[in-house]
Amino acid sequence: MNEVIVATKNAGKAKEFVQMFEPHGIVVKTLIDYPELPDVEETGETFAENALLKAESAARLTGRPAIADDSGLVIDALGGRPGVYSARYAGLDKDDKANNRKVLDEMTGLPDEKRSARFTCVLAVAFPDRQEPVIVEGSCEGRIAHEEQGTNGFGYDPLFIPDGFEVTMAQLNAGEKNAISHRAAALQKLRAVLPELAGEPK
Ligand SMILES: O=P(O)(O)OP(=O)(O)OP(=O)(O)OC[C@H]1O[C@@H](n2cnc3c(O)ncnc32)[C@H](O)[C@@H]1O
Ligand SMILES: [Mg+2]
Repeated sequence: MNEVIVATKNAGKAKEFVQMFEPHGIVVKTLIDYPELPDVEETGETFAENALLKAESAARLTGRPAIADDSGLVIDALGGRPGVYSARYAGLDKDDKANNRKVLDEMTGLPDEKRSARFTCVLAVAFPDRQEPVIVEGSCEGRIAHEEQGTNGFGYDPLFIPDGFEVTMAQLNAGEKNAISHRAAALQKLRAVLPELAGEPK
């Protein structure tokens, strides 16, 4: 069985990795399957630093290659915020509702042309031996809606209108999101190392 470890505890991300790997016959294990592994403090100042911290910790503790995802929403009018702090923007870690409300409050009154934003995803692959880690990045351009719309996806999806669409990411179905998302774009760049990653579990 081909299997990869994705070092995330975010159920929304986990679901998308399963959807993207499944057609290739690759089974995804996440940290939700390894509840005994300790939390990694995301002390980095960039997506890449945090992705690497998470991937290296998982590879070390499982003894297997691991992928980690550090991602977020970068809003031009807010000087790039919430950025690396996307998960904890409103203070309480992982409160999607509060995060979305804070973004909308901060952007009150801004017209569409001043609401440009992008989702960014950095994927890091770390290996348990001395092999150098691999880091790739994908992004998805769009703009911030004036109110939350849609219930699919997770996080900031109800606020994000991808370029070329008039609906939010949360109004797209899984297949539509995975065709254009920052996560899919980054994963596409990892194709070269996938055979190494999805080896037989030892
Ligand atoms: O660190 P892990 O365990 O992977 O889970 P996390 O939720 O803490 O993940 P991050 O540290 O990478 O924080 C990213 C945040 O950015 C947001 N985000 C990332 N990708 C997103 C997407 O596809 N759609 C909507 N919001 C997204 C969402 O709020 C996430 O909590
Ligand atoms: Mg996190």
